[in-house]
Amino acid sequence: MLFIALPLVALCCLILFVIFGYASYIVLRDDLNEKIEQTADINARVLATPFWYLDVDNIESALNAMSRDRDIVAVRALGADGTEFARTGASQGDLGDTLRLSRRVYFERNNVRHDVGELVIYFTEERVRELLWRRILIDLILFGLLIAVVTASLLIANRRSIKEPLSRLLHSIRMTKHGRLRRPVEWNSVDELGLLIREYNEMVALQGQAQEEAQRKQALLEATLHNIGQGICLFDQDLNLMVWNERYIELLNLPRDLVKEGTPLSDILRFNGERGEYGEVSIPALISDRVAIARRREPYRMERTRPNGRVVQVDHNPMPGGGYVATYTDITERKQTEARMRHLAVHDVLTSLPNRTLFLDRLRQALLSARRFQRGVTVLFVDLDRFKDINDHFGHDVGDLMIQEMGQRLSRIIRDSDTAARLGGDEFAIIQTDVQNIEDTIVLAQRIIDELAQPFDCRGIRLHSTASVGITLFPEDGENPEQLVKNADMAMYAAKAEGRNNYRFFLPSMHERVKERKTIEEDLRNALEHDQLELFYQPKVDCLTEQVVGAEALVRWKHPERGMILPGEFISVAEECGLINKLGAWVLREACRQTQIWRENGMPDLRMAVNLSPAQFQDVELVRTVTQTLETTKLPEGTLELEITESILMNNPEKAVSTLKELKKLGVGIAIDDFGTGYSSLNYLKRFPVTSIKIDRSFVNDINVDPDDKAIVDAVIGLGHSLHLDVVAEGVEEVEQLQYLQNKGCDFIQGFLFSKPLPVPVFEKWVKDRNENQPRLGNPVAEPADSND
Ligand SMILES: Nc1nc2c(ncn2[C@@H]2O[C@H](COP(=O)(O)O[C@H]3[C@@H](O)[C@H](n4cnc5c(=O)[nH]c(N)nc54)O[C@@H]3COP(=O)(O)O)[C@@H](O)[C@H]2O)c(=O)[nH]1
Repeated sequence: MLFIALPLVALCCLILFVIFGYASYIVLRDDLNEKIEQTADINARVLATPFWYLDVDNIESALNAMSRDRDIVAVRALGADGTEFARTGASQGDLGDTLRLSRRVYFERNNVRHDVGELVIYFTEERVRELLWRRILIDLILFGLLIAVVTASLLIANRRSIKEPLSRLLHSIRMTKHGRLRRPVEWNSVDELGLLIREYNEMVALQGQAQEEAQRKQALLEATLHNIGQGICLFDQDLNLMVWNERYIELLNLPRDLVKEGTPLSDILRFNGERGEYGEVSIPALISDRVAIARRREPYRMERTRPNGRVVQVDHNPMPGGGYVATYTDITERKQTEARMRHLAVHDVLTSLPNRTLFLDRLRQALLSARRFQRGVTVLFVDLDRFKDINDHFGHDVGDLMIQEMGQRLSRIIRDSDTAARLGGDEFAIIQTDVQNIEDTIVLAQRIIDELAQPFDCRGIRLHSTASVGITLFPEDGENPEQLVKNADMAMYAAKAEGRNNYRFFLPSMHERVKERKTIEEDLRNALEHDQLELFYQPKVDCLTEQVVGAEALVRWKHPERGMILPGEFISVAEECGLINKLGAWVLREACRQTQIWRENGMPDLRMAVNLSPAQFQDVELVRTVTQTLETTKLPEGTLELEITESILMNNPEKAVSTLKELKKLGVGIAIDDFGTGYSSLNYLKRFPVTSIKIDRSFVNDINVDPDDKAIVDAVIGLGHSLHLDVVAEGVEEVEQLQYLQNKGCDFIQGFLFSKPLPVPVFEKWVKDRNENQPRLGNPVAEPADSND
């Protein structure tokens, strides 16, 4: 643009210059003419007189004066007749291209004008031309300068107002083209260029926003693509790889140089085939197969187990224009969870043994095959004795360990073809298949009992337990799995009821007994609520003086329909169904309350013994219950005695010692009940803070007929005394027994010889009568104890 503008400007300047030049020439020439004419006019008037008088000197001096003008070349004074009478300046021959101006000279006299001659001036335009050239030169210089200034101004203006914004615009366009510019072009002129740049900036801004939005979406897409847990790849219509994410590479463990844009599907399939990803297959066949599937344009899903064990689910989804998107999901954990869920659905979590569902299923299978092959099948229902006590006392963690150990032991002793299952709690069941004769089952039942009688070591706690086993035979005791299990359960209950730690074969009569037991359980719950329990008191007498020193509280159940029920019938039910603590707390409260009444009413020294069942002893609330009972009944220290069995102590000796110590602090005496039937260890008698031992009535019974029993009784009395414990003989029914015990120095006696357990009013009357009237029953004169007898 500048290249066009500049010559135009120069041409314009030249034209102007010519015009100005010509005008200057005209002006200068006119000035010269005017000046010469004035000179001629003035001198024509001045020389009128000299001309008249032909005063040549004056004429010549006037001519000389005129000749001094640089523009005048020569001056001639001519007479009226045209003769020259004076002349100055150049000669005629040198006048050349000079200009000529003449004036007639008139002399006026008496108002008559006389033509007296002519004044001729020869002048030159040389100075005019000189001046003109000088001016032209100056003008040229000025025009040159002007053009330079104008050009420079134009250049600067061009640069500032056109080139600069245009170059910025151009830069911006190039950068924008390459997608690098985000800033607007800085130009604020108010001309069209400014408007253009503003429009451009707005366009770039809008484009930038759109680009940023697109980039943001792209970034989000990429972030999504690379961060999703699934591997993704996209193959175009020619089945060449176009898009993929990191997870795709990781999940399938593909080399990076293989996973690049344009890699054909067949290459990837070949690579996978060669590294054994699809197992032992023909690779060309596999490739053509997979490629055919990919071209089929139908979605499909497959699961692939990789050589590293991971399971990958592959989903192919065809794209509208051809090609497909495949997603790869690692479903290993899901598969494992499903497998675990399937396992858990039919296995017990704690022991990993089959649960009831799987057990019944296997039993069904076993029965089918037993029917077909005429083989014997037995079901053994196994339950730990007093497991509930252990659980209550040591907590569920220990109970769980015991159950786990029990499961392991049972699994160990059965054959591979048999099944051991946990049906719930401490209930296990075993399917014994291919039973040839009943002996096989007896051997297994006894092995179970022996195995479970071994101490359990649970977190350093040594626990002793036993098991009861109920057995059913197929098809005699049940045609279907449910029946066989139910009857085996019943047989197990019978084993428990008959003393535990043994096995029982199912008998149809057991149905009645179990039903009865269930009825007792339901009625017992009612009994506690409806005040149907009552305490009987069996007196305890001093062995020598035969005076009443205390009593043992024994519970009775006044059943509204069945009459009086003895504890032997319902205590074990209460223990099994968890009612024993409630029942025991009531007995304790009632016995203490009654004792305090008696102590305040004529029996001030009466002591009271209360039985504690194992579950009560293991109850963490025991000490608190005893403390509260003593407080509310105001029973003084040394009055209450709690009777516990040896087995209670041996389950957890450490815990027993601490409980007993706490009870002792309350002033409560501890009697070991049924002494001699259990461990009868000197060691625990030494360790446990007990106050008395009660010789079991089975020894007392035959004291005078069985030398063994006699020996045991003697030993127990000796043992007790050597440890400074009171010795109580229970079950004394005969005078001879009493006399023997008196002779042996036994301290206290309990038994039907003196009295059966009595209800309150009868007990009161009995004590009154005894103290007032009754004669001594034993030796007339008490002999000192003879330890050598
Ligand atoms: N945990 C609790 N156990 C209790 C409670 N009340 C009783 N029992 C226990 O029930 C078992 C049976 O008791 P019971 O039927 O009352 O029998 C007692 C006596 O009647 C009986 N006995 C006493 N002297 C004789 C006798 O000379 N001959 C004979 N054949 N029986 C006799 O012995 C039972 C008391 O025994 P013991 O407790 O060992 O002193 C029994 O095991 C009770 O412990 C209770 O409240 N809680």
